[in-house]
Amino acid sequence: MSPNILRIAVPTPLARTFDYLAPSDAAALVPGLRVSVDFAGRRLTGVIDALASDSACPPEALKPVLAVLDDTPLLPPALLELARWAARYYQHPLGEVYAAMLPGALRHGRAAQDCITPGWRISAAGAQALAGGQLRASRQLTLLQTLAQAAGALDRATLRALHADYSAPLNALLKRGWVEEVAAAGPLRAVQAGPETNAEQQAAIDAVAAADGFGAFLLDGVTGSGKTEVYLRLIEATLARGRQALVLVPEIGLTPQLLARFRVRLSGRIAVLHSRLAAGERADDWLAAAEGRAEVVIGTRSAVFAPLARPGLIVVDEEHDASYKQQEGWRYSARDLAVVRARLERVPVLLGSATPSLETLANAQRGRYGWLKLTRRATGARAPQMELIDLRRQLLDEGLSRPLLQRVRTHLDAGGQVMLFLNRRGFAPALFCHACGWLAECPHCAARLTVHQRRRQLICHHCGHTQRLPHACPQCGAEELLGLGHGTERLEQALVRHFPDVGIARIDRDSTQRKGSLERLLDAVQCGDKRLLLGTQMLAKGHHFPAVTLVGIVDADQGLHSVDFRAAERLAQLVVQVAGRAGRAERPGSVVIQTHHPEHPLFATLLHADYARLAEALLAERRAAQLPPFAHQALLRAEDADAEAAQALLDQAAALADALAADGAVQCLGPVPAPMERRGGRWRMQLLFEAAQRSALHTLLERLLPEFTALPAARRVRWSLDVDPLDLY
Ligand SMILES: Nc1ncnc2c1ncn2[C@@H]1O[C@H](COP(=O)(O)OP(=O)(O)OP(=O)(O)O)[C@@H](O)[C@H]1O
Ligand SMILES: [Zn+2]
Repeated sequence: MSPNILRIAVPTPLARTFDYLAPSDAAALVPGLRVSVDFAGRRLTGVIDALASDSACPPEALKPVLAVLDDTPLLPPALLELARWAARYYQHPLGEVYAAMLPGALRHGRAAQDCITPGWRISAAGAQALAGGQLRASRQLTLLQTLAQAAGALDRATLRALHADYSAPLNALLKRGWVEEVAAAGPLRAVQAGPETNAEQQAAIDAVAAADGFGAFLLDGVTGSGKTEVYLRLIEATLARGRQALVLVPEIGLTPQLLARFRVRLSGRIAVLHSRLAAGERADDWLAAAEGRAEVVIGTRSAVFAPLARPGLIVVDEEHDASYKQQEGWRYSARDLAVVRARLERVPVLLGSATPSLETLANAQRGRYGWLKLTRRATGARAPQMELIDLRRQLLDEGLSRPLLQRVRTHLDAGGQVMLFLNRRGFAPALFCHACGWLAECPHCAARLTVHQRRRQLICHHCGHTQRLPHACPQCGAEELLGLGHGTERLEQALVRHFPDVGIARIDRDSTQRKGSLERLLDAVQCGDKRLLLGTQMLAKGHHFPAVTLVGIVDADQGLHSVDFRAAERLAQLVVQVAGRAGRAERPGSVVIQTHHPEHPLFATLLHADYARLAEALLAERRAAQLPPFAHQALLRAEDADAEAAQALLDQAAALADALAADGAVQCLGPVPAPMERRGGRWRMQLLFEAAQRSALHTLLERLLPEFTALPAARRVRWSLDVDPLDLY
């Protein structure tokens, strides 16, 4: 009998596929095709997971699929396999995994062809106009010149990377008939050669190039050691073999600077996948990758699912970055899935960082990953000098000590640029009353509200609650409200007072919300208009500011005394990454760290040795405490407006787990209130599973989840499972 039953993965919370009848007129049906189905009265887009000739349902109960949406599968076999692997590993419904892999437009059933957008090239009339000097210096002129230099037509993503504001001038040029639209886009013609590689770089390149099929490598290279150059060489070699390369970068690492660097070096079409792109644009680049029209795919977290017609190499830059972990819905790690995918696709994967995660270091130490080291800065610049400033008994101005201000002055006077770094936005400033001690707290969360001077508002960064900044204390009426701690805005005001004639660029989530604002700020820094930079995590990595000679970490203490066992690792990564921004060119750099705890061993190691030594010490601590990467965790969270309901659900989960894992191979800790106990009006509880052996943990989860999901309470209370949680919040 021919297989006329389709097992369809539908995006629902139910962790199983559903059987439908194949349409009689359908041509070749294969797994990976999208179909439209009627699911409990709703029209949903699902993916064919398998074909079968029998079903547990009686034939008359089966519904036919409403439509088959693709001629060829959007997801190639390797990605289907990855999806099935991931659904098991993360215990997440396969239908939702498939849905997460597809870009928005395709997830909702749009026809693939509708998403292909054309390219643009200069017309004969345009070439004449250019030669005849008919255009004065303008954005139209520069755009036309770019198109004149291109080998073929350029697509939207390329235009965007070269000219942030391309769309108005492009429309004007189209109207004048100087530019024409064509079906397919081609690559840039002018490709620059890179610097000659040094011995360490070459050794790393050779090692990866020698991988026959799958191979995982850690590129452990100090900041400025030329890791990007290694990626570029390996990508060039991949393209030369007619293969495609996939490059993952952190959320904030996908800068115009980075794209421009790739575009001038690589001759292929570069597809850019980023969650901030419009759905249509994203689908276009996604399809270009799937059909092999794009040779290189660069993207953030979800780009790990970009289909590749001819995969050849996967690169994960800044592999330690927290943004690779999806923090809601399906909580996957793109870094970990990149390695799994590379194995399925039989291609090498390269994880690069100056501050590798302890997980990856442990894999390198165990010999699972090849360990490639770049120990020197490629430009020959010296490693920066580090210095601690003891904040105890210091007079502070918005958190700035006098010694730090003096050093800022010295470096500015010497013509350098200075970068000041705040550990975390939202940490401060809180508002409190000097008279009675009242503290502004969120009415919905166990969290302090944050003062936003410019908007004159108090904001909760956990639930988004917003209220006007009060003039007087609501408790005692005194008008002595003070900011506690320091946010980037307060710091900026203090800096304006101290350095009135120096241009200041504040880079944080607020100042870069509008499209193009980050680019403008970075430009102003690059060209020297702004010489004092002030920012949060956004400044910490990826950027290359040659003129920065001093980096100050204003408040390092937050990482020292946290309940989170990863806080020390994060602080160390931050300090090293931030320090890596200093003195990248001819001038030597200095780093000063302000702290109330200069005696803390973490600083001693950082100051006198390096990240490698510190990571070694941290790994030893983790081993002694039996914490990841020497143990494996999964966190079951529940939240509800009714605290009892959340607790009761997790109590039931704990009872089930105890019955299933009676051999003690998995520890079940809790339920306990989450560190942030209340958020958005809901009480949050959590249950932690911990095991020395990953297999024991996964065996338990595989048995537990079906039973847990079937609990009536699990339908009423909001819950989620986080396998390999990054933070226990
Ligand atoms: N072999 C080389 N010879 C000379 N200069 C080089 C070489 N390799 C890289 N560079 C230059 O060194 C600088 C730093 O290189 P790159 O940005 O690749 O380092 P990185 O390790 O990726 O840095 P980070 O991790 O700090 O962002 C760049 O200006 C790059 O052009
Ligand atoms: Zn809140």
